Amino acid sequence: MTKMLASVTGPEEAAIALAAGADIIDLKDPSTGALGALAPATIRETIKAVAGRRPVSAVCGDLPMQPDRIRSAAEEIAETGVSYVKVGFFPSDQAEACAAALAPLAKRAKIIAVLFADLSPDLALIDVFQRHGFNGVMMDTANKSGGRLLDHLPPQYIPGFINLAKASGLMCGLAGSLEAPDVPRLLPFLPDFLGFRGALCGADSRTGQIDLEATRLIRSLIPEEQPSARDGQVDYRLLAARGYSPDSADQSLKTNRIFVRDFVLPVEIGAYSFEHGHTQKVRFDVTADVLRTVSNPEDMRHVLSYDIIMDGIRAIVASGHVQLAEALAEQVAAHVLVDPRVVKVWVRVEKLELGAGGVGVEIERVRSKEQAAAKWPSISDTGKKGSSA
Ligand SMILES: O=C[C@H](O)COP(=O)(O)O
Repeated sequence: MTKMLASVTGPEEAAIALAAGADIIDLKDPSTGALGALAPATIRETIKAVAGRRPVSAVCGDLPMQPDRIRSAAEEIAETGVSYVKVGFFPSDQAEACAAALAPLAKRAKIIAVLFADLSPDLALIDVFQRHGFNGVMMDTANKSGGRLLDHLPPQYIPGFINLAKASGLMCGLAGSLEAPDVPRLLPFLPDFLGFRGALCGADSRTGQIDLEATRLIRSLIPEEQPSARDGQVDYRLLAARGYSPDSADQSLKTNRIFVRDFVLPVEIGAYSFEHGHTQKVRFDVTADVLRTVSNPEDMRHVLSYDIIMDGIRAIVASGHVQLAEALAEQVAAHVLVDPRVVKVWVRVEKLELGAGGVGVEIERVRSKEQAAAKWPSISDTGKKGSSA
């Protein structure tokens, strides 16, 4: 299950994050940078207040990539007794040397390397982190006013990062000015955790104080280990992850029809040899009948986002050459049907460069038991080309 990491500034905010149900209490000073460090005394005080109810992580600061400096800062943070020490890896020819300098500490402390999607991250470092005994790696953003994670690392590239981290046995996380609508888009990629600061501060900026209601909203978007009885509502994402169908949905609410129209992407597609080695424009039209689970939808928990359809198409397309429009349409339909609220889907795939108009296929599929049992992250195994932002 994906966990929720909440970045807080000390014991007071940690209490709010705990009350909202955050899984990891992350300590940082957002007023001094993306990974602004807090004083060791504040970290100790927070660990004491959290009292083992949740793991606590802390950052070492936005430090220059100097091996000795990084090592001593990480050692100082580790000495406070945190569960995880987060270390930022900014672009530098010293990055590998910094990772090597942390190897002795990694034998006695859990180190999480932080890469930055807006600074052309070097994914080859993931292997280096693994070799030096790190515990995890996360993708964040450095410039907090420069866009969200998905602006810098589009959905089709997320599997590239996550698959590399998981193949190296590293825990992996995603963060970077994430907002509520980003959560259902990122969950299908199965990150080990999603990290938040700005979104927890409600109307305030990320340097303000975290807000209980805003933190609860984010928490409610991430399925918890136990089925959420909160609000008396069924947690369909959790059910999906476990392969159940929403038999308990109130059928009287009927369905909504959501759609994505005229979504055109360059795609490597075709059975002819002249169609290999380059892309051609393909238009996707997708319509889905989605069970309504509440009569008054209020937030992202209550809807199937059309972003998830577009993200899925992007990830499927990024996974490589496909011979047939029919095969592409089936993959898209299967992806949409993974959400158990979807009862029927229509997919049209049109190759736009082979004739006067479009040529292609339109299919209609209903959710079968097999699709209901399919794992939620249907797009986590695709996007093999995605290696950098
Ligand atoms: O570790 C996660 C970060 O604190 C995320 O901060 P942000 O949501 O303001 O980018």
